[in-house]
Amino acid sequence: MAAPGKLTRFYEFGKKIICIGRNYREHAAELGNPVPTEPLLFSKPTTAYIREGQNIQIPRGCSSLHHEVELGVVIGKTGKNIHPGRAMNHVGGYVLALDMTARDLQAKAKKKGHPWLIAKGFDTSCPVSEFIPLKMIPDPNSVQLWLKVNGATRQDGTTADMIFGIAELLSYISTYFTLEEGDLVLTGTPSGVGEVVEGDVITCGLGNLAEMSFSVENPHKRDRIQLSSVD
Ligand SMILES: O=C([O-])CC(=O)C(=O)O
Ligand SMILES: [Mg+2]
Repeated sequence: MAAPGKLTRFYEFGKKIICIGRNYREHAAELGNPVPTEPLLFSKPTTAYIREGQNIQIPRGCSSLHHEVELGVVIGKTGKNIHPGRAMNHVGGYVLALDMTARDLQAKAKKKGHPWLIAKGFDTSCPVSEFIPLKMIPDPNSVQLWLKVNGATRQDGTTADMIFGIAELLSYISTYFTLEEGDLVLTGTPSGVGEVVEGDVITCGLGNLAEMSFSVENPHKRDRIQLSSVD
């Protein structure tokens, strides 16, 4: 097992993805959701990961795909029941991440009290940047997160506005799920989430430390044409 801080430039992704919802007051408010009193957790399958060069694919049945830019924390040391005071020792580095969300499918699931798995975990729903070593982000609780769609700013926030900080989140998560080396924790999105459509280009960044771009495509267009030709 790599000691925390020993992870280097290159990092092999592929471990589990735990996500935090509603960790910024303004984002909870913009979707009409209550501010949580304890962290709200959900997960994405590992097949959700994509890297630059691959496209975000609108999932079947989704007509409102939303962008959410987030700071991703990469676990560098396995732990269970991690004390908040020691939680930062388990951080191996960071990534810039997108928590792509089929907002209409999520709304339907919420109404029925069903899980968000499809809305949050479809293939390509977790674009990630290159690995960002620990030393590049001395204070992860105070970094700028920004996102543009076709060059126009949509999100511009700071991790200083997180309701639950990174140490508290890792401690909370690890009481239920062993955090393993290589796992990724998405820490929630600031306000400004919104829709993207086929052909849009999302560019986002972590201050000027990291930047990445992804195009949006609709692989189900042909299905729609075939369906409508049957009508
Ligand atoms: O708005 C949501 O779907 C919850 C979430 O993922 C976030 O707050 O980052
Ligand atoms: Mg999110």
